[in-house]
Amino acid sequence: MSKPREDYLSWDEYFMSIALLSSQRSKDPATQVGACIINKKQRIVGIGYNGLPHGCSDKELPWGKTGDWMETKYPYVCHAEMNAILNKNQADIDGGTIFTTLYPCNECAKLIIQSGISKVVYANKKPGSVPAFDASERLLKMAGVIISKFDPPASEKSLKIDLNTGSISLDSSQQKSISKPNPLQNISNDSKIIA
Ligand SMILES: Nc1nc(=O)n([C@H]2C[C@H](O)[C@@H](COP(=O)(O)O)O2)cc1CO
Ligand SMILES: [Zn+2]
Repeated sequence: MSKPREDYLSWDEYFMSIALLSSQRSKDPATQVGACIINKKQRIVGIGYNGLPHGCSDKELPWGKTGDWMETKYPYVCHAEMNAILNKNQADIDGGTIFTTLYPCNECAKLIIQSGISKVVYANKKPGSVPAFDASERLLKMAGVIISKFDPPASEKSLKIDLNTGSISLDSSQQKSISKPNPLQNISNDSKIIA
């Protein structure tokens, strides 16, 4: 016990884990997204997940994806990145980084740029060319925001939180299991992506 623990979370793993954990607050039945903003000093200054605006009932507004636009979730839901930016506890987040479990759309890209965030680390991206992501990339690149894909650990690493006992375990193995599906990596591109 004289040596420090070696099997711990790296900074990026830590912030992405917090984004992932936050996504579990989302009531969106199809896609749960989480975001975590850190400032230049690596301090967490904002967290968010996708959900309806304050005071808007989760039960009264629709969560569907197709049909009459007014009866889908798209006009109503606030994106995780937007919520993380609006929830920030520090006025100046210039030079900060946003960790997001899903690539930001063009509307969130505008908020990211205007808030002064200079780096985006994302875990997953919908496959193919999606206008909202293409426009987002165009804006972010033009504004000089660094876009970086989250670098997953070389070996399998998983966190298990037991809310019944209040315990947590960080399991690492030397080999990556290829049979285990990652739901976040199988996000389909079926839905129209509007802010
Ligand atoms: N970067 C993002 N942050 C988000 O919070 N979202 C949210 C908005 C919707 O609630 C959901 C995407 O809807 P869909 O993929 O199930 O149809 O994820 C979506 C994206 C992707 O643009
Ligand atoms: Zn967005």
